[in-house]
Amino acid sequence: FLRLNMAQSIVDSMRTASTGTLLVTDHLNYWGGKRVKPRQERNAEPVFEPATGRVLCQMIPCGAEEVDEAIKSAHSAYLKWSKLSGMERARVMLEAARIIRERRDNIAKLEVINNGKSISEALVDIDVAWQSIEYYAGLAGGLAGQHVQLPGGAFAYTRREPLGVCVGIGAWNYPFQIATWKSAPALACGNAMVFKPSPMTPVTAVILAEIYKEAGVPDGLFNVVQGGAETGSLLCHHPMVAKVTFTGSVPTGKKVMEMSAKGVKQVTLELGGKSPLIIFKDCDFENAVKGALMANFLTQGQVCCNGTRVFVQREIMPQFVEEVVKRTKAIPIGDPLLESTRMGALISKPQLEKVLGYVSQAKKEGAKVLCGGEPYVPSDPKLKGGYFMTPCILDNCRDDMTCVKEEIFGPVMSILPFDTEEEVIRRANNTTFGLASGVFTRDISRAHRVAENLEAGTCFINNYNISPVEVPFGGYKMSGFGRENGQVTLEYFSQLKTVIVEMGDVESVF
Ligand SMILES: NC(=O)c1ccc[n+]([C@@H]2O[C@H](COP(=O)([O-])OP(=O)(O)OC[C@H]3O[C@@H](n4cnc5c(N)ncnc54)[C@H](O)[C@@H]3O)[C@@H](O)[C@H]2O)c1
Ligand SMILES: C[N+](C)(C)CCCC=O
Repeated sequence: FLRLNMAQSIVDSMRTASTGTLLVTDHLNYWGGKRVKPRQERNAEPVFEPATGRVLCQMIPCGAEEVDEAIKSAHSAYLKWSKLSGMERARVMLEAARIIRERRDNIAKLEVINNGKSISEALVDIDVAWQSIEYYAGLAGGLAGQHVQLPGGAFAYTRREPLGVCVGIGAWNYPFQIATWKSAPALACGNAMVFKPSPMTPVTAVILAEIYKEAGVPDGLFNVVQGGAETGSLLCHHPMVAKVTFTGSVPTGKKVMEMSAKGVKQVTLELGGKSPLIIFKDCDFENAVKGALMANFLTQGQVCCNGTRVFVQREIMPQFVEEVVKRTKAIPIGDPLLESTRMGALISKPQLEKVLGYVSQAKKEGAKVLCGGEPYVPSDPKLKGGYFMTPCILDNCRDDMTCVKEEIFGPVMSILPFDTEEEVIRRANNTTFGLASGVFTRDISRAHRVAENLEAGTCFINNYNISPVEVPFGGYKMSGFGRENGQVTLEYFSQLKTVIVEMGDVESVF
């Protein structure tokens, strides 16, 4: 095994790493500008490499004292960082983006080993990560208030000020990217952050912390505490925390909101989804098929905004089904570090079992499995213990089936026929979720009409699951509130102060 002591440069360490060879032994907590030894080693939990089922490292959750130290470290960095001008902050952030770009291949490799997604996808994730930092660096210098004239020569101005210490809590499907989507706008606005990655993917957030430090942020500006629900709860309750930005499931999101409400902390919730993708008969057929695959099978289907309810207009149903099944069967599954692989391993054994359970339940409720939905054992002996499955397409689906109503978070597409625009919009909106949606049609008026009527934070027209950092991303309904990416996110990481200036005498009523 390659024992990776991450205090070495990851560039050197990752060069020789391959699937099944890495052991991460260095500390995974980071505050005060350095890695911190965990205090409660007896609580260690094994973290598995999804492609092999082998133990990759131990995740040791932080307790109250450690959380407190990390938050105090963040607060002292905040006092320095928030006094810099936007342009000064931007310079440091651009350097962080440059370092990520330079080490892209190795960070992506580490992400693959921890998460199980294919290297072709992880490289895109890392690109999106540095783009996010670059984008918010570009906006940092433009943070400004307003000047307002008042009677008698008096005037007021507003200042856009940071919030203070922000907590980021992440999910396991985009570990590095989530850490940057949260930290980039937070840091651009002058805040500090304590980030808790998912306990299943603890290794890449700490690389981000090291890169920020190397780029020149003050010690403590971006910190990483490891842990699960208990550590997350300590973060949400801490009195020195001004805001919690959370990515995860709806049930956990509700708890985070409840805990944050006790301290009247601001909250951003990026939660789950069960998004509709609507394919009209006048679509560009080739693009619609590609779109349906993109909407369902990235990251082994473990994507919050996936368009898993694929509504297909009845007239084109037979040819759509034939083509989408043919291409799904051809998806290369296997070693996620191989360039040719397009589907890697699911995150964990329980997640694999849960997804396969949804397929069994779908069959019981009358769905027809057109392909996949089975555990998959690659021929490479080192992958025998990995959490692989074949991507699945379900036909004969009805809107009241469990597979159509619940977020499966695995590679399972449900196909549903429809006849009219009015009908499909009603059915598409018949969900408590509202993260994303998509429509394929050549009719430009119909495309915009459908986009207007779908109850979701994003509507993709004639594409699916692209994520430019310049545009806001977030949910309607129970998929959450607040936004990530785009200019508007600066408002979620800052607050407005109004300053009123009198130029004459005080007119007192007393
Ligand atoms: N909308 C988005 O941007 C987005 C992106 C990725 C994933 N997701 C959603 O995330 C879910 C999958 O991720 P997951 O399984 O990691 O979700 P999860 O809700 O189980 O966990 C998310 C995070 O919350 C932490 N956590 C758990 N209990 C907590 C508590 N009581 N207090 C504070 N923190 C707590 C976890 O340790 C983890 O870091 C799916 O529902 C998916 O749709 C949403
Ligand atoms: C980058 N994607 C594909 C838009 C996913 C964003 C995060 C959702 O899980």
